[in-house]
Amino acid sequence: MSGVKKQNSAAQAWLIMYNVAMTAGWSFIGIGVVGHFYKHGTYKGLYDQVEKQLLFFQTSAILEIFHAMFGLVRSNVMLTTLQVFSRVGIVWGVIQPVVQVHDKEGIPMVLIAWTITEIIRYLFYTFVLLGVTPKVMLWLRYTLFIVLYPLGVTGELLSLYYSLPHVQNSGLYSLYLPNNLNFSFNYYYVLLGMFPVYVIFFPQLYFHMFAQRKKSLSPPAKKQE
Ligand SMILES: CCCCCCCCCCCCC[C@@H](O)CC(=O)SCCNC(=O)CCNC(=O)[C@H](O)C(C)(C)COP(=O)(O)OP(=O)(O)OC[C@H]1O[C@@H](n2cnc3c(N)ncnc32)[C@H](O)[C@@H]1OP(=O)(O)O
Repeated sequence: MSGVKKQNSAAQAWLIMYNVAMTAGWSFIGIGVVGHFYKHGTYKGLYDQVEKQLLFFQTSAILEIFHAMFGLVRSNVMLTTLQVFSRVGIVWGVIQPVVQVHDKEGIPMVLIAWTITEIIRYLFYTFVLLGVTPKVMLWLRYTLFIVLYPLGVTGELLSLYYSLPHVQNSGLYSLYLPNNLNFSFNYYYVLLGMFPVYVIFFPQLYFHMFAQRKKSLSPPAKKQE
């Protein structure tokens, strides 16, 4: 049975609509990525090609925190929040405002990792809700993360790393003394602080997915005769 907690038909209909829209959105991004490589043979210019769609569909994933919080699905609230905010933070707090990151190698890494993951994940949820779960989808959902998670994290950290000198030089989102509020804030140090945060929390998400994999792909135990 699906992870939708109570079989409330309005919740079920909403989740089907959400998953179908997200599958379509990420497929649109995927087509943009493949089309860009096919046409230009380089990742330069790739971000600008998919920026609007990426901002929209990645931000929409915030709804998943509410799905988990209000019991529409059985996802872990803390892990879902970490997962969603790491990406929303990278997209809105690093990649979008720091144009110098757009043509760096972190971009194709995150786009490939996120796009493949999300097309499969949302398609998988849709199938589960419709009561049909092709074995191949189950296997892909709980196997591809083994390589896509490290690829995505590497791309996210590379993007963070490349943004640092530009954030420091431009004073992006920072407030320096003296000022009327007598308060200072340095965004550069917030971004620096994200590296240890990733080191602490990424293993939790990664090993959680291995536990989910074991639960979902292990054959059911044979009944004792
Ligand atoms: C400002 C604060 C900033 C904090 C920053 C902190 C940074 C920390 C470091 C984080 C590193 C993240 C790196 C990452 O961004 C890189 C990548 O993602 S690369 C790509 C690879 N990624 C993945 O494969 C992960 C994909 N994500 C997930 O799978 C989930 O988000 C995750 C939270 C990891 C898993 O959560 P959980 O196991 O709890 O949930 P499930 O999805 O398995 O679902 C549980 C049950 O609920 C059902 N469900 C869930 N959602 C839906 C839905 N939309 N529709 C229908 N049903 C749904 C699901 O089927 C399960 O059902 P059941 O229990 O019956 O199996």
